[in-house]
Amino acid sequence: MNYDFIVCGSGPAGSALAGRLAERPGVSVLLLEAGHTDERPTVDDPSRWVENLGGPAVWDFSTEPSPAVHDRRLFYPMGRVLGGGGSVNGSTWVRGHRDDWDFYARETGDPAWSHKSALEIFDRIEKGPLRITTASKAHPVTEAVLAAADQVGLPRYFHPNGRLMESERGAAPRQEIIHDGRRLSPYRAYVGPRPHANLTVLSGALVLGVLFETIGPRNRAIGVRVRHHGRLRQIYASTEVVLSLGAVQTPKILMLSGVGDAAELAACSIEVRRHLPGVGRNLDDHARFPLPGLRVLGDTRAGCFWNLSSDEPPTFMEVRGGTFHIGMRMRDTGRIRLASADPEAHPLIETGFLTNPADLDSAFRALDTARAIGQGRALRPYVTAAETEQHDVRDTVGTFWHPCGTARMGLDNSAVVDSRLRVLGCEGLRVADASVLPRAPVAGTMAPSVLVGEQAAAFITAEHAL
Ligand SMILES: Cc1cc2nc3c(=O)[nH]c(=O)nc-3n(C[C@H](O)[C@H](O)[C@H](O)COP(=O)(O)OP(=O)(O)OC[C@H]3O[C@@H](n4cnc5c(N)ncnc54)[C@H](O)[C@@H]3O)c2cc1C
Repeated sequence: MNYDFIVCGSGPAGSALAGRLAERPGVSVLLLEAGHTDERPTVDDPSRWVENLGGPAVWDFSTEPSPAVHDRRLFYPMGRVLGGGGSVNGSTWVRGHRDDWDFYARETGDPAWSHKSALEIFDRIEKGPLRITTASKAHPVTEAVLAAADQVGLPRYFHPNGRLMESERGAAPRQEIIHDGRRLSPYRAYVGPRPHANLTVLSGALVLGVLFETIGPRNRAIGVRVRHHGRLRQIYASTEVVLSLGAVQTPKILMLSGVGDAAELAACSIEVRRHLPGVGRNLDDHARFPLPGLRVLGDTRAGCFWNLSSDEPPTFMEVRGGTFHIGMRMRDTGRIRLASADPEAHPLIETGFLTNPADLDSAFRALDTARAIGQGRALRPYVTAAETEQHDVRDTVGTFWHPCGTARMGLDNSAVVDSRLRVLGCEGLRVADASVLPRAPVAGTMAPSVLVGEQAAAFITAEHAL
């Protein structure tokens, strides 16, 4: 089988890329996905997203034990279904802060990643294929959170994606990928149940590695090895292979294909094609800290943000399942490593959560702010005291499921892709997903991932004059 382009992974980035490429007439695109159908009630109904965790629509990863989290293994689920994380996530749409985008532009030396450029692309995305809705302000508990946040100095905005993402702090009703009460995932929006005739979607197809041909000193990606319905297959791409497997599995497949740190590959008896020591490093995720002692009666659709442009780690807060949850970028990053050369083996995940003592202090300060909001006058009718056991954040920290940065763009020795998302030293191979972001944005990572997919489509279209 031969296609012009093979896109591996149908998450927000892969779907945006495959959908856009297939708009070009005469271009054949194959979208590969290990997971299966997204026609599931827990995907359709955005309020049931938590039910996906631990079920068949997610990869049930867990992290390596670390003394910083009292040697616990943190549950680290990622979407494994058509649509990837966009099918199982909490639906919130946050574009990222002005400083995030300008940081990416500085790191890459490419204005294509600037805030100004990102705003133009988001405007295009949000006018269709995606439709973003703003949660109703008439919702009483949402209104109470916004009022309580205002009382502690977080001014109220109409939604989180305008001026708030150019400010230091604020609160707003959430924006979400929900249309007529149903989840409109990036997969559904860009690929849909009836994709373009030149786009083939193969679900249940586990990508095992990238196939290369060697021409003198050059490596050129020519296809992928796949396990589909128990059968091993090789599928070829005449123009490019793109990895959009998410920030946990894109580095894993790169390493299995011989692209990574030479010493680590050798330790797993993998032949080195290209020494790129940055593959799998720089895992940047938001740690999640539940606030003990307070329970919210009823759901709320507000988001609170602070330290968006300061020396303290940027912080956001949401109420999920009656609990206030803080999300915070950490000062230290983690990494993804191979457990072995077996493509079916889960990778080893080290998060770096709370390994830097300054992050512990920041977490306490953030919990104090969250508590002040929770105890605000406006929230009194909706908040009750909950039993508090002795509380140690090292026992309760988890992931907010926003891994980024493990195949990052950049100009230095630890960069994995250039600013046009081409894997360094490998022809015909790009990465387009959350792995390329040099650091986690201030809050959710779905919107930035869709933007990465759009960027990849624009770069590829221009480069190959499609
Ligand atoms: C539980 C949860 C809640 C979240 N909530 C939010 C939220 O409310 N708002 C927000 O902004 N962000 C949220 N996120 C994060 C957001 O969903 C991700 O940042 C986003 O999905 C990343 O997109 P991606 O394209 O990089 O990769 P992914 O979405 O991870 O997609 C990668 C795809 O590749 C497939 N794949 C991986 N390996 C292979 C292989 N070897 N072969 C074939 N296919 C493979 C996977 O099955 C998956 O479908 C959440 C994530 C999770 C898991």
